[in-house]
Amino acid sequence: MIQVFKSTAALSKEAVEIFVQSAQEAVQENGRFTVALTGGSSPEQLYKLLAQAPYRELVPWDKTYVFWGDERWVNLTDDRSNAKMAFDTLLHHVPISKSHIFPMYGEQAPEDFALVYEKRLQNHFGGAAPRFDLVLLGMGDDGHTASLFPGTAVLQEKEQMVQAYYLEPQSMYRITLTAPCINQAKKIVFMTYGEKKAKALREVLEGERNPEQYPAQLIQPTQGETLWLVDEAAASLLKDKVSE
Ligand SMILES: O=C1O[C@H](COP(=O)(O)O)[C@@H](O)[C@H](O)[C@H]1O
Repeated sequence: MIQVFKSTAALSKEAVEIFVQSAQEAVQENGRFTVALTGGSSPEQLYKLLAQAPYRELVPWDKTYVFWGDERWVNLTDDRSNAKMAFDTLLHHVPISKSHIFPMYGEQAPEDFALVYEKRLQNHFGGAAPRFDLVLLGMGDDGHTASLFPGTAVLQEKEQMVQAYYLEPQSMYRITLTAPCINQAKKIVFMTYGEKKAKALREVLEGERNPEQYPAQLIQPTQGETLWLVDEAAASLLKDKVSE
């Protein structure tokens, strides 16, 4: 489903309400809430809202477990780190235990850490397939999501849940949940805004199937639901949309 908002503030408010509702429902059903956060600029407002009243008090933080959908392989103090942004805007401001937070970065080589992170997911989900209650995602102007970039081998991955690889055009390692991992989530929410995303959004949602070029097309949950929260600028080239 695609929902179109007049402003990023309205879009972020909807995202925060979905976050709170998912957390409360998951805790009611299973006693805990497991979320994968996204990086980039799109979730910043959402994280800031979540860190404030009234939302801060509505999330059962003591039963919340935070993973990431992807990461730039940089130190956690580096401004390019997706985890740093989430700590600065949200996680340092809410009563969540450090033992519930799993940043995608470690001392090992990135490929070795990907195996460690996969193991961490296995442990968390009791050996079963990782089924996040909520996965938050953004989409780049080029149609990438998480660190699933156009033309990369990770797009073909069918077995591994986590992969690290060197992204030549950015001269850095990336680590990411793979599409098969993300697609097992109960709920997937994309946040996408700005005119620069309009073409990719149209191709991803209404274009021919071409995930090599528009990797966000790979996100099709097996049992869960996908929601696209977009603003009018990003939605300007879409034919089918529901305006809020
Ligand atoms: O590289 C990344 O970019 C995407 C999109 O970022 P945005 O700034 O356009 O919102 C993001 O979803 C991903 O987590 C990040 O690593």
